Amino acid sequence: MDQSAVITAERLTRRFGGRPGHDAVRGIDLAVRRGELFALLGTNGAGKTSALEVLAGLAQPTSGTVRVLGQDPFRSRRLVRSRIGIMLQSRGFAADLTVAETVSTWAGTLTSPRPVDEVLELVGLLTRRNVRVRQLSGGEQQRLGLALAILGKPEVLFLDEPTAGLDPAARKQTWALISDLLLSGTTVLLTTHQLIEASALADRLAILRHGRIVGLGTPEQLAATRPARITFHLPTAASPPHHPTSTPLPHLPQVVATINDSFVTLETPDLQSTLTEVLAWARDNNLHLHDLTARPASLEEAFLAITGSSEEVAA
Ligand SMILES: Nc1ncnc2c1ncn2[C@@H]1O[C@H](COP(=O)(O)OP(=O)(O)OP(=O)(O)O)[C@@H](O)[C@H]1O
Repeated sequence: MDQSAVITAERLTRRFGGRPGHDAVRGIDLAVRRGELFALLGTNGAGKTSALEVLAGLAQPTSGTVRVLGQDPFRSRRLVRSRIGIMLQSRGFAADLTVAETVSTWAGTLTSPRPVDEVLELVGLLTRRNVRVRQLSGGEQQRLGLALAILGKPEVLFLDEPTAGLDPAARKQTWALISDLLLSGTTVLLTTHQLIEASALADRLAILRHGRIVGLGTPEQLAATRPARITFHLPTAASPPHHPTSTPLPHLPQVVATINDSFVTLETPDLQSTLTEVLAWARDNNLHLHDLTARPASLEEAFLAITGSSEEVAA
């Protein structure tokens, strides 16, 4: 087990009871380092929430080991509770309390909470402090859940879909708050099915599919598992290889070339060297390549290829 990691899981499984039963988490290994944001990314039903609940110590694993800050977060909950914050999708607030009452009630259970109005300001709910919880919108309840999670200034924060249901401005505000918490040294494990969120926030991420990790790395490392792409319009003086007339495309090893009318797409594992070859070919043949583009693969392309699925993906 990685001793420097703040959250670790080894061969973690979670099986829901009943017959025939369901294996929601099927043997996860991961190690989240201090101060990083680690995202569990996956489509609906991939096992993200089931895994997060076990990692945060809210549920017991069926088998395998979890450690948070060196402790078993389920059996030794007392030892880690004051050092972690948890935001779940299902909230269960008392509907008749106001926003401020909800926060101060929760603050009463913590050793050194932030001041109520400070935390409400951080999540953008200060102007709603005297509104009853039942009158809050879904997005506002979501932000109240985040307020409670960060109230005790936790070292480790577990966030289950923290921006689900938020409008774009509230989502940006939440991202900025999470980035500030990271800067102050907080370790964050969050679940998301939004690729844009994973790209924007995650230092590293695990792609989950059917309860297993099928991809692990930085967003850039995962994107780099797919070929980069160069596109351009073939100049009239140029032609596909073996064409009897004019200037053939250069021979490019490991490159998959597709030509549609005059539009060329080159898929390459090495963007820089292929682009260098293409530009040298154009220069040597005095060709002007129209609409030339060159870009690495995106996280979305990698995600779709790795999971083999386009269902429920928000780009
Ligand atoms: N209490 C439960 N009893 C039985 N099966 C469950 C239970 N909770 C979750 N599951 C099943 O476990 C699988 C994983 O669910 P989970 O909620 O962890 O997925 P998720 O990746 O978080 O999905 P979403 O993005 O929709 O929240 C699903 O097939 C789900 O139906």
